[in-house]
Amino acid sequence: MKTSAHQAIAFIGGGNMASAVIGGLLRQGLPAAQIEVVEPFAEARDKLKAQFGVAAHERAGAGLQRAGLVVWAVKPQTFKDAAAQVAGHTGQALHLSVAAGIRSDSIAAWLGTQRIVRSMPNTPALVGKGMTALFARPGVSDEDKAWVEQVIATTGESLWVDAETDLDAVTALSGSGPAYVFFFLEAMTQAGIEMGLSREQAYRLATGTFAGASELARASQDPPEVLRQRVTSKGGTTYAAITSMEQAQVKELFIRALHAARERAKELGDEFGG
Ligand SMILES: NC(=O)C1=CN([C@@H]2O[C@H](COP(=O)(O)OP(=O)(O)OC[C@H]3O[C@@H](n4cnc5c(N)ncnc54)[C@H](O)[C@@H]3O)[C@@H](O)[C@H]2O)C=CC1
Ligand SMILES: O=C(O)[C@@H]1CCC=N1
Repeated sequence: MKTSAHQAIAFIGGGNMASAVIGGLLRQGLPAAQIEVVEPFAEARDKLKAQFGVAAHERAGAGLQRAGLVVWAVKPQTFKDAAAQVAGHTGQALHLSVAAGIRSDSIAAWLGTQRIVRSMPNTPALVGKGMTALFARPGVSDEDKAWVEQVIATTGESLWVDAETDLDAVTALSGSGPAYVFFFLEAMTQAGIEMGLSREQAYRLATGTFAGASELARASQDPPEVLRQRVTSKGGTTYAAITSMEQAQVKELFIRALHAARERAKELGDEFGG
């Protein structure tokens, strides 16, 4: 990654998402000495030190002053408390939140700055295949936006949304999305086992099918329903399976599930953003 005057990066919260971003930054050549983490749990701190060789502190201290970017990777429920502990310790940093639901208005009020980008990543970031949506508060400079893009690029792809409320939809779709894929993987693997395959065989076939179908969809100009039709021979096996799913209204239920996730994202903002 390119050198930059404000390259030191601090993470508030050192769990799953922080680890995904830290891993990406180190893979791209950011020195571990340029990263520090505030993480209250000793076990999590030990893991960060062992896995990444980064400094991890129990609480915010003077070291945070040198961070040009502060990444907020705490749970929505703990953001406000964490902000109260950290606010006085950061300098004129740019702030990047990955928390679901918590609105930038709340973050701005807690931190006393407008220099905030909100994001919604997902866990494939751990293997450099993340999808992240970004929203910048008015007043965030193009330079800051470019810096955030550069940081997030170490974990996969990103796109900007213009309306902050769209982040709730993004959370429901791609933030939570890997869990839906894993849910289908569980079901396909179980079905394979029930039909006589070994767990290993079934899981390998299921994961390879997801990866291959996703690649095909991305490479193709055709919409997914056309790709699906190409698999569905008349009177064949796919037809039997899709008919069974249509009768059970699987698609409608699935869409409803995403609406529930979006509602929950809104609620998180209301409950924990005050
Ligand atoms: N896990 C996922 O798939 C995704 C999570 N997110 C968001 O990322 C955020 C973090 O989620 P995860 O990394 O999964 O959670 P996590 O539980 O793995 O990590 C959160 C960390 O924050 C630490 N923490 C608690 N209080 C703190 C404080 N006062 N100061 C500093 N650190 C504190 C916890 O000890 C924990 O290690 C959440 O807001 C979530 O909405 C966003 C996209 C995807
Ligand atoms: O379930 C959650 O609330 C977080 C946000 C997106 C994925 N995990």
